[in-house]
Amino acid sequence: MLQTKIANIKLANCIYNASGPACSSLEELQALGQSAAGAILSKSATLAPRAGNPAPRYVDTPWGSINSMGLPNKGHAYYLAAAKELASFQKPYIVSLSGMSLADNLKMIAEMQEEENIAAIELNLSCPNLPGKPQTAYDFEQTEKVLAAVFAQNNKPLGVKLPPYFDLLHFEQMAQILNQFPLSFVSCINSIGNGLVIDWEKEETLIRPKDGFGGLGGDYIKATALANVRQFYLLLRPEISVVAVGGIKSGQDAFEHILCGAKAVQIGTHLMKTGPSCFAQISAELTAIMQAKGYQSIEDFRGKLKTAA
Ligand SMILES: O=C(O)c1[nH]c(=O)[nH]c(=O)c1I
Repeated sequence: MLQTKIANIKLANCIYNASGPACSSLEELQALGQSAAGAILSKSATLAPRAGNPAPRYVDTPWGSINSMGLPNKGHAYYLAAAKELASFQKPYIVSLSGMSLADNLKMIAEMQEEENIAAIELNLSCPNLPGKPQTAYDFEQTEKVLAAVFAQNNKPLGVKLPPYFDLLHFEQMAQILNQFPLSFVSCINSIGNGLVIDWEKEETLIRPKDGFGGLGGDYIKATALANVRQFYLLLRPEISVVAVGGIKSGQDAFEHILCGAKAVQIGTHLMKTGPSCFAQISAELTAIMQAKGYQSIEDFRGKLKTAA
């Protein structure tokens, strides 16, 4: 009912975790393996381990979350080694990479090539929380340079994690670049960067890094996520799958993203708030909606959003 394919990667369930929340340690990755999630996606890795930004750096709010983690992770070798430990769950294991430089990304990608238990690489071009570093995917020239270098050496299924775009010309410019490369997927969207959430009683910011500026997730970003999924679904070659992430906490939210064209959906903030049982929750709700509407598979309605008459 909920099975799907991202490029030639089969998922028994189109719902899995977003990179970032609850996917940094082997224990967290194993918990995802034991859950109903259709795949396991790691926290974005850098060449060497990183401690990240000072806390408080992640806070849940009534409408979602704000974070400025600063790319804390156990280093790429850890996530490469985890592949063998996770194989027994028999679901695709995808490694997210967010190198501090193009050279680092190329080195990490090269080391991942031989590991057959890594189904795909999700190259993160959109971390908003590294002080002094812009989000790569807001620099179109740099993005093209990175993808050209990556695909000169990569033979594994590879997709990119994109930031939200807000200007129709930007969607077209980005799609024109992405369509030049043998990408397996794009994941839309990363958090909306540099939001600001305030505790008005204490008269201070919720998080500490960057004077309180951080990436927004959850309800705050669902409408923007839907728009980005829809735009890239319409503009990219059909061989490039669109994976939806942003504001999904119910079967209805997942249904809406698939209606916009998503081949799979990722859960971030809601996973942080409710734990890995969220995959069974959202799967059951999505299945119920599909049954009520007479759909047997997600392909029966995927991308078929109509414009109001
Ligand atoms: O601060 C983070 O670690 C972080 N936080 C986000 O919201 N998105 C990202 O891609 C990353 I790498």
